[in-house]
Amino acid sequence: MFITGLSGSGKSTLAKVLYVRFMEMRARSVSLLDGDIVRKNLSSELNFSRDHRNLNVHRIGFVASEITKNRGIVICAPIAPYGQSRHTVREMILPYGGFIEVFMSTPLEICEQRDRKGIYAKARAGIMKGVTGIDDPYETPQSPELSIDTNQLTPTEAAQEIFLFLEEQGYIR
Ligand SMILES: Nc1ncnc2c1ncn2[C@@H]1O[C@H](COP(=O)(O)OS(=O)(=O)O)[C@@H](OP(=O)(O)O)[C@H]1O
Ligand SMILES: Nc1ncnc2c1ncn2[C@@H]1O[C@H](COP(=O)(O)OP(=O)(O)O)[C@@H](O)[C@H]1O
Repeated sequence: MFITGLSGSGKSTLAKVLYVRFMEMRARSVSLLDGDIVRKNLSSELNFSRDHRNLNVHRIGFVASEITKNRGIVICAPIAPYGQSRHTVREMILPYGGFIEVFMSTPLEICEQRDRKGIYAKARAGIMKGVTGIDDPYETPQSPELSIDTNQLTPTEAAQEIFLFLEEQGYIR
């Protein structure tokens, strides 16, 4: 499961709800590669340039592919702003298992209102450069398996929609 979207779009919140629900199923091991956690533990030397973002996402893809190879469930939740790198991750996973891209389509203005980390305010004030959605690109996914707008759905409803999809596709019973 690869959750992509702007900062504040609800990636971590959804990822955590899914993580708990998968754990409760007690069927397979469950791993969570949240953007912040990966940045701290795996990509601490990287910045937010295009090359470094792509390298960060590639590392996530590699770890996720190893987990998938070993029959684990893995939930990834980086911004992953570039379509090409998301596609690369898809190609890395598919030989070993299913790949589900979830696009958090929460509008930028809502993410900006939330601004839990204050990055949008800093970007608007010109204090911070290269913030995704403001002066750095976010390439909207063209054919994600699912789109979730957290302005319309609570975290529980969003998770429910994903589990319905997994049932329909035969991933879970
Ligand atoms: N310039 C810039 N642009 C966007 N975001 C920034 C930036 N600098 C720091 N942050 C904070 O870093 C979090 C995103 O890191 P990611 O590793 O998920 O990004 S990426 O996939 O490598 O593009 C992201 O956290 P989330 O809010 O959890 O998405 C931001 O709070
Ligand atoms: N479905 C939702 N409905 C309402 N608010 C949400 C929802 N999901 C997340 N939020 C709120 O939005 C903010 C950002 O969520 P977060 O999961 O940290 O986003 P991201 O990981 O994409 O940066 C948090 O304050 C969170 O409580």
